[in-house]
Parts: sequence; structure tokens; C-alpha cells
Amino acid sequence: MTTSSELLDLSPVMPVVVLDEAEVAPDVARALLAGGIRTIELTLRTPAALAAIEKVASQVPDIVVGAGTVTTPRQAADAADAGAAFLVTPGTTESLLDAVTATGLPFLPGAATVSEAMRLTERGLDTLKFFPAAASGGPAALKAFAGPLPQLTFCPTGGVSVANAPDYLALSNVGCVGGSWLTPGDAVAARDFERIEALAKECSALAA
Ligand SMILES: O=C(O)C(=O)C[C@H](O)[C@H](O)COP(=O)(O)O
Repeated sequence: MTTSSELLDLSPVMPVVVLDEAEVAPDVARALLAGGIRTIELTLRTPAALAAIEKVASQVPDIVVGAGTVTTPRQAADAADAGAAFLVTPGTTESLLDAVTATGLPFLPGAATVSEAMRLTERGLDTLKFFPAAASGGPAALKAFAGPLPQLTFCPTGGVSVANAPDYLALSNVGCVGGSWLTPGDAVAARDFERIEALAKECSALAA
């Protein structure tokens, strides 16, 4: 996997995962894989995140592990050092873009408006995260983006569910959707990997 566009082709849903304990990360990744999901975005929202990325990268080589919630240049470098294979940012600033580009990793920069998407196009980028998707207009907004900006492909995230994912996935400019519902906090805390696998199966059956 060398490009962000290939990243979106791996699974119809990119799990957005928040972990409080790094130890559980490999089993969460294995449950997702068993359910047919081939990517995992571990968000840098918790102190455990970088260690979790390291563990998945070294122990579960069949899943493509990335870092999400990358909001500072330092986090971009730290995630790359931890072994992240891709980076995801909720929004973009010039310094953050410089830092994620410097890692050499594929990345999904966040945009919520046409102007933000156009600025990223000026930087040579064509594969973006649309965040917060539901609050920014949902599928109707993305469908409208495709008129003036048909060259862009999005991963909408934020308020996406198994129920509304098909509405996004049916659009010409959506490669996959992202969401946290595959790995509910209570399922992770209870080590209920069967539930995570079942949620992953439901997602991998969605048509991309
Ligand atoms: O953490 C980030 O980098 C984000 O940009 C936000 C997450 O992708 C969304 O918060 C997930 O949204 P839900 O699936 O609605 O829980």
C-alpha cells in the first residue's frame, strides 16, 4: 500500500479506534481482520495510542495500521516512528500538512468545505477525509462537491453508521467511510472480540 487512494480501496469501512490500553490493540486488530476489515486507524486521543500502533504494526502484520487524530507536527513524526503506515488528520493547517508530507507516508487530510478541499488540491492532494461528515451536510454535501471537484475522493467520517454508510458509499467520490462504531468502548473494555468481529463482518459486507 503506497498511496492514500489504495488505502481507501482496502475496506468499505475504516475503523476509527480509541484505546485506553495498548495491550488490547493486537486483539482488536485481529478481531477486525477476522471480520474482513483490513485497516485500523488508532486515534492519538489517548496516551496509549502510540504504543498501541507499535504493537499492532509488529504483531498483526496483515492489517494496515494508521494513526488518526493527528493534529500537530510532532504527532505526525511520533506516529511515523511508532510504525504507522498512514496518517489521518481531522482538519489541516499548513504546518501540519508539511509535517505529514515529510513522513513520506500516505495520509488523509481532513476537509469540511469546498474551499478547504480546493486548498488541498493546490497542494497536489486528491484523497481527503470529509470531517465532520454528518454535521457538514452528509451525502448531499459530498454529492455536490463532485460537481466542481470530480477529481477528489473522500473518506467521510463523523456521524457515519452502518445504517447511513450505504448512502455515502453509493457516491462516485467516496472510497470508503470511517467510523468508531465497529469498536465500541464497552466491547473493548469487556474484551468482547466476538462482538467486534461481528460488527466488522457487517461492515465488510457493505458494497464499496
Ligand atoms: O479523531 C479524529 O481524527 C477525527 O477526526 C474524528 C473521528 O474520525 C470521528 O470522531 C469518528 O466519528 P464517529 O464515528 O462519529 O465517532
